[in-house]
Amino acid sequence: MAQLRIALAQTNPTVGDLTANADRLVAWTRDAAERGAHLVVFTEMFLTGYPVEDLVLRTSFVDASIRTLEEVARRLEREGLGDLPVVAGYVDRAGLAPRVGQPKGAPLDAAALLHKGEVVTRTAKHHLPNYGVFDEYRYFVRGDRLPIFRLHGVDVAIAVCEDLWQEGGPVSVVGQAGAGLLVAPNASPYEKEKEDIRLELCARRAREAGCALVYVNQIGGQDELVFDGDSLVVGADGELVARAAQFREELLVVDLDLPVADAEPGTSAYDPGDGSTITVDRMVLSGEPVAPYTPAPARIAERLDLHAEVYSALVLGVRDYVAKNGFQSVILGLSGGIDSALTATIASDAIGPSRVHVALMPSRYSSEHSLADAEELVRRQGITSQVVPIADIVSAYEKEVQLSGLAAENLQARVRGMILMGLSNEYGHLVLTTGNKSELATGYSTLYGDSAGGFAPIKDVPKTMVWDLARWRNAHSAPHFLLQTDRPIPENSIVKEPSAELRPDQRDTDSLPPYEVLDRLLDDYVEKDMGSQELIAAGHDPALVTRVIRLVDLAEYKRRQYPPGPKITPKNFGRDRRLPITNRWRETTG
Ligand SMILES: Nc1ncnc2c1ncn2[C@@H]1O[C@H](COP(=O)(O)OP(=O)(O)OC[C@H]2O[C@@H]([n+]3cccc(C(=O)O)c3)[C@H](O)[C@@H]2O)[C@@H](O)[C@H]1O
Ligand SMILES: Nc1ncnc2c1ncn2[C@@H]1O[C@H](COP(=O)(O)OP(=O)(O)OP(=O)(O)O)[C@@H](O)[C@H]1O
Ligand SMILES: NC(=O)CC[C@H](N)C(=O)O
Repeated sequence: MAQLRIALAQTNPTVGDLTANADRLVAWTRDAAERGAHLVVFTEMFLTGYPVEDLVLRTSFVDASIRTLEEVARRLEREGLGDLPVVAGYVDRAGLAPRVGQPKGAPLDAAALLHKGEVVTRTAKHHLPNYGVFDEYRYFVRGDRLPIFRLHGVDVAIAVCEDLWQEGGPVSVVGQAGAGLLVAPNASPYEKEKEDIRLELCARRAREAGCALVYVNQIGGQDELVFDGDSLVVGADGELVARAAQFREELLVVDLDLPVADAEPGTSAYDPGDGSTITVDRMVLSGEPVAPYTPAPARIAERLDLHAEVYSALVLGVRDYVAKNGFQSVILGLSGGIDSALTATIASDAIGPSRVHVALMPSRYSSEHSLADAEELVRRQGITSQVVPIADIVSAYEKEVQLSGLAAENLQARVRGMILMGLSNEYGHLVLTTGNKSELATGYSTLYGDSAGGFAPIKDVPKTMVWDLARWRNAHSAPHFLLQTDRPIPENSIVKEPSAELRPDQRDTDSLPPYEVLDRLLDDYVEKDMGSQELIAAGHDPALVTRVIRLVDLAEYKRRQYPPGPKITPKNFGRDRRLPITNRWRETTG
């Protein structure tokens, strides 16, 4: 057996900022060198960030990615780090045999090995995910190689993200080819409880390949996606050896005892049994095992529970959206209700309470307790508030344009939206939109009113979970939350009955079923895609099924105009669920 110390660079790239990502690669490689690592593994498409969407269709972007890779290899050498091999993801271009219909030189979701100032080998993802939030048939052609490089006597194979998730392809030939270690750069977005699936998957692949597996995932927010890290190492028996934190950057360094290899370098073709051919390229960086040393104890970071991980995802999603889009501050309307209270708290935890601004905008229908509850939250969190009564603005409008009923109710929400956008224009705050997933599903929000804004932190959180998260946050904190206040959310905002307060004594239950009932139905219809007969068979009230399906289907136009927000469920309103707006299909008639 031979020892190797591997550094897993679980870090946070920025999409499109190739220079900053390259700087980060060099800085983290330096850290890894200082910690005595023999190999550093970065994440999928680390140099470009992930996902880059249609940027890969730009020749200039792909050229820049390839150039940056070559430059960073030379820079590592210049800065005295060239002896430490680095595996990192980037975008490349196919030279040969692109898929039928794709022009020659189509983009590749690639990974390379850098050593001594050179790009030693390049490979690319074979299985292209094309479901859920992924669109990779649109962007990439598949790779068909499995590079294996000998490092201090150990044969190390490289495969990219989705190649672990599918049968066949490069990962399925690792066993036949006989590698001692498989390293996998990933960009795997968060959804609740996904890390259990990842560990199981990595354990299975390690056992199949008969070698240890290093799984490195990025962290950070990118528009509607949040990456949670959760990088891990499993042994050839599938047992967990080391695991990094969730939602935080970490250079995880792990010592492994791995089999010494003796296969000859060269190229050979393997049949993964899925109709493709995988070319295995073997090369030698160094044949000699390292001198024996005392391994450092492996770290296995503690797992977060469901509410801790969802809340952390929302905090990271907001923090990175604000930072990566160049905002210094945010603003939102604080009503005294639970949605805006939770949104304000997430914002305070993400960017610090001194950068969170709220407008309290009572109308003629606002209850006294609403204002009092909003003021209490402001006091507890130390955020900046401003009271802007809207009754006179609404009256002035109504003097010129007569509105009644729902139109008049919506006017209040629109006046508030206009005030928030005005304050955003004046002071440069990002407007946070406060709607939850149950409201988005049913269209229970006013277009250009409370749905106005730039980023919607809780849009993928069902209302029942909004309450759970508020209770959880009042009982827990974490070092990476920037708000250090006990019980930041007034209890009254959590326990009171929800109301839009657009007319006297209005209650959400006037228009919607109780949220416990609604959320169960929405979960089955939206996330599980059940048809109306299945929903009824599952025990949902038939009249309610008809009514709720109608609400959901009709609200597609509103969702399309809603701001983006962090995905936390297996199916968010966004990239996960793409329906036509103009659409006569009705589940109930099908
Ligand atoms: N297919 C389509 N494509 C594009 N636009 C379409 C459209 N169908 C209607 N529209 C437009 O949408 C308008 C109707 O939408 P909209 O103006 O939003 O109004 P609407 O959906 O009729 O009313 C808003 C609903 O949200 C509730 N609400 C409001 C505010 C806050 C809360 C809360 O508790 O959070 C709840 C309120 O009680 C009411 O039930 C139509 O007048 C039309 O202009
Ligand atoms: N009086 C108010 N002052 C400031 N903002 C308000 C006020 N009323 C409503 N808003 C804004 O409009 C959003 C929708 O409010 P509304 O009260 O209608 O619905 P909600 O879903 O019950 O939200 P919340 O639980 O935050 O009250 C609020 O989250 C808030 O951002
Ligand atoms: N970037 C990828 O290939 C990600 C796909 C993979 N199934 C995941 O979510 O982890």
